Amino acid sequence: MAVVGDLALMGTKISPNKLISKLEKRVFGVPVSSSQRFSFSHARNLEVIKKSRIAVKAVMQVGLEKIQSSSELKSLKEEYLGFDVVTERELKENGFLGLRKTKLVCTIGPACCSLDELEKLALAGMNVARLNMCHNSREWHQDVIRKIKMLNQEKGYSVSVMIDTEGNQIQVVDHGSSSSVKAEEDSIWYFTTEKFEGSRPFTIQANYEGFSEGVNPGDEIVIDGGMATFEVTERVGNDLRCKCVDPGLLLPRAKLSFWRDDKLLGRDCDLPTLSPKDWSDIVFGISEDIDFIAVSFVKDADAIKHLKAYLATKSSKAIKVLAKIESVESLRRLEEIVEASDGIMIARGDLGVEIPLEQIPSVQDDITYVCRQLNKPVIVASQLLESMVEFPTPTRAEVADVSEAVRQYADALMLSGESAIGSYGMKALSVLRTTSTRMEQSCREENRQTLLHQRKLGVSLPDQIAEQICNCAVEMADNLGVDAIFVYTRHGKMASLLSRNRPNPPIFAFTNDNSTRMALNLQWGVTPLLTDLSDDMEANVKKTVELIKAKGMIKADDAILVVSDIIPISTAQTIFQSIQVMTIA
Ligand SMILES: Nc1ncnc2c1ncn2[C@@H]1O[C@H](COP(=O)(O)OP(=O)(O)O)[C@@H](O)[C@H]1O
Ligand SMILES: C=C(OP(=O)(O)O)C(=O)O
Ligand SMILES: [K+]
Ligand SMILES: [Mg+2]
Repeated sequence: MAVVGDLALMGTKISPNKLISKLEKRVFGVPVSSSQRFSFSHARNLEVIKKSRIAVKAVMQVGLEKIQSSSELKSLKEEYLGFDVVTERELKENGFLGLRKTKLVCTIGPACCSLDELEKLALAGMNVARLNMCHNSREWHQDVIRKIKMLNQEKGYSVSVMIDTEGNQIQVVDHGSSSSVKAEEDSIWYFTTEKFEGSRPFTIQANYEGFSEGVNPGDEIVIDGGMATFEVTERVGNDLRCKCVDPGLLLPRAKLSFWRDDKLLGRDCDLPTLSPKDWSDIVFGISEDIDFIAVSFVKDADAIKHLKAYLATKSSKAIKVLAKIESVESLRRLEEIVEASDGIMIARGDLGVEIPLEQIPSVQDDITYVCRQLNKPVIVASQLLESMVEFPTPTRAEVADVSEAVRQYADALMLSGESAIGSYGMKALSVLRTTSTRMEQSCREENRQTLLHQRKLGVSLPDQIAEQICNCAVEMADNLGVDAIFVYTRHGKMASLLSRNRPNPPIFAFTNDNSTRMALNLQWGVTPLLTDLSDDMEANVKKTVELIKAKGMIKADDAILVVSDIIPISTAQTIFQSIQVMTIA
């Protein structure tokens, strides 16, 4: 119990449990989570403790006796401004305009799961860590999540955690070997649902009994969107005998699609979007205090609505639900899915199995457009820098693909195998960072955001006002060339409406809700900051400006545009929604 040891040195005598319960009551005002308890009691030295969260900071600065005076506690809490170490450093080095707008998601796998590697990714700009529940054990995932939480709490990072469900993927086959197998032209292969150990020559195991339903001789099986193609020559019960008509490679867990007369065969299966394993992973995720759930193979809005309703009853914090667009069905129902979810992932890996590859760029364009219209963050995922799984530099085409996603104003870019199993994960992350920063600069110079035409979203009058204020605020901010936009937001709505307009200056979103802060990590151009907010808007502005000024981040003559809509808790008070421009004295 190192913290307690240090406190003892400072002359305070208190047991760890008493200390934590005092912190709970007096500092956080909410129960301390088990991982916070863990980091308090395992913080090794004073420096670490000083960098960690407000509670410990408070204890170290004034000692426990003084904390008992509530006015001091109050002022300490008010002085706290939740900058994460990476943003603070970036700001000091590059100034307001140098802050990267495009957010970065990294898939965590065996190549980057040590505390050290995770910290390196965090330092290099990872905003969200993604855990793909298709792979590895529950214990492994728990260990990674706890390490990330520990880095956030002890070392001042702010990395959100996303789990990605396995889903009911009916179209996966395996040839039993851990490496790839070549399929030669005219070779005869057998696709079976029979379960057996190891591999049999020319035999491929399908993961789902009904995989061949509705498939006839003459139909084609396309592997991984074109790695190899087979023609079905005969049905044998549920199994299929096939001839290779386009030779190529079969990878482990290859994905397949069925085609007839150059059209994809619809695979109407009645399996639910969320399998029993997915539900158990979700329960696990809630207990580990994760921030996002990405739902694989979404078919319509129902599964998303169902999950959101479930989360509302099971979790006190607002876990955000992202729908992965990776099937033809999800494309058909794009708008209703976007509307129902808290964000979208364009999962180009599986999408490329279901639609011809040449359609992916325009589909990506359509999805990012719909997401911005409906004000939902969007992640562009899969194969952004695929060659970097093996090689230390990307191809020119990959850099062009990343740049195009940034030019489309996607909120976030995602690494998959590049970070999870690749030898050059850190380098891949740095390519994303430098490429997006460069393209963001060109977009500012071209002033591309003026081309955006926003659909009206608000229904109630306060919502309409909020939306109009944010649209106008961004226009003003760009025309005036202000240095930063400040927004005060409890649930992140105003911050996202500002982000939707893709302003030139960075958006600092002050919130008193940690789940809002972690959710905003996915939103383009937003730097979320956790701080205490009161109903007194003037006081909030004054306090945050003073604090940022004290950190040397703003200086005299800097101009700041301030947007607020703190709806007072008491309904008797007037709703206060405003734009102000202030020049720092
Ligand atoms: N938690 C993990 N444990 C082991 N390997 C993983 C893990 N996450 C991802 N990988 C590896 O990284 C590759 C790329 O990740 P991803 O794109 O998320 O999965 P997939 O290829 O299954 O769609 C996977 O094929 C898998 O080999
Ligand atoms: C991101 C994707 O999903 P997964 O990696 O889970 O297949 C994808 O298909 O592109
Ligand atoms: K998945
Ligand atoms: Mg997928």
